[in-house]
Amino acid sequence: MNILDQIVNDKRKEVDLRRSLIPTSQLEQSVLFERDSISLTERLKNSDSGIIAEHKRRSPSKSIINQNLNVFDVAQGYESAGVCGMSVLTDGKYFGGSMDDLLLARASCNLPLLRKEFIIHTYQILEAKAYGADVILLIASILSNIEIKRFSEFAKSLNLEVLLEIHNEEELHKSVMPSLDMIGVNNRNLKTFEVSLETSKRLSTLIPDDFIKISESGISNVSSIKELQPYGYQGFLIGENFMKTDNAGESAKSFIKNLI
Ligand SMILES: O=C(O)c1ccccc1NCC(=O)[C@H](O)[C@H](O)COP(=O)(O)O
Repeated sequence: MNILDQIVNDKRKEVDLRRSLIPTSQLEQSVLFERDSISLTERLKNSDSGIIAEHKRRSPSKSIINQNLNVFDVAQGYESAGVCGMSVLTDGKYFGGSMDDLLLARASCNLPLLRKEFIIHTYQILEAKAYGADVILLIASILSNIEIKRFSEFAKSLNLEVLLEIHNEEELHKSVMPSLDMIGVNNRNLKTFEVSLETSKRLSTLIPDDFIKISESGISNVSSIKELQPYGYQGFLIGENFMKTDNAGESAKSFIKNLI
């Protein structure tokens, strides 16, 4: 069993447990359920940098990245750095994240927030809305075409934007549909952890122009972004490169200064 299969197996158990503890009616009563979403696609269209900065404590590929930063400061730092949006990993077992991280990020900034999660059930989309997210991630490799359609349409009905993540042509072809807003190419093979920007370059021409293109993972310098921009990428998801420093916000700020 590869790591992705393991994560999804655990996620199914976790979601069953969460559903048995907190009913959907309770999620729908959250004050955040009524707030207007902030559009990440609009911010990306109007940005010179396109940076989406991630809060990431640890990961299966790198183990511990940084356990010392607090999400409140990181979100404020990213906002004053001028990023377009923030990605918050909410998985606990493999990434050390939580729904509280999302809530704290929401309380501390006005950035569009992406709930970075392995979504396998509509319940997690309701949670995303109730805890202040603006965008959800759907990972094509763990979902069927029917699930992608159902989940993305459900997210749109809650005014959430949808980022679909792909790794290859097959995943792209099974997933393209009007209920998506952004298509992200993950440069990290989630089964082997190999990282290559060539994945973004190779898939760029196959992604229809109706979607904002985002390149995800393994971006650690400005020259990588300069290399990817001519391929039509308007968004760049960066985690470890900022989070491995003592001050993720300052690190994002100097990165963006060098980029624009
Ligand atoms: O990062 C991992 O090791 C990982 C392993 C298995 C599934 C997902 C994983 N990462 C999620 C992400 O997509 C990244 O956190 C995100 O793109 C940022 O990547 P990076 O800039 O390389 O930290």
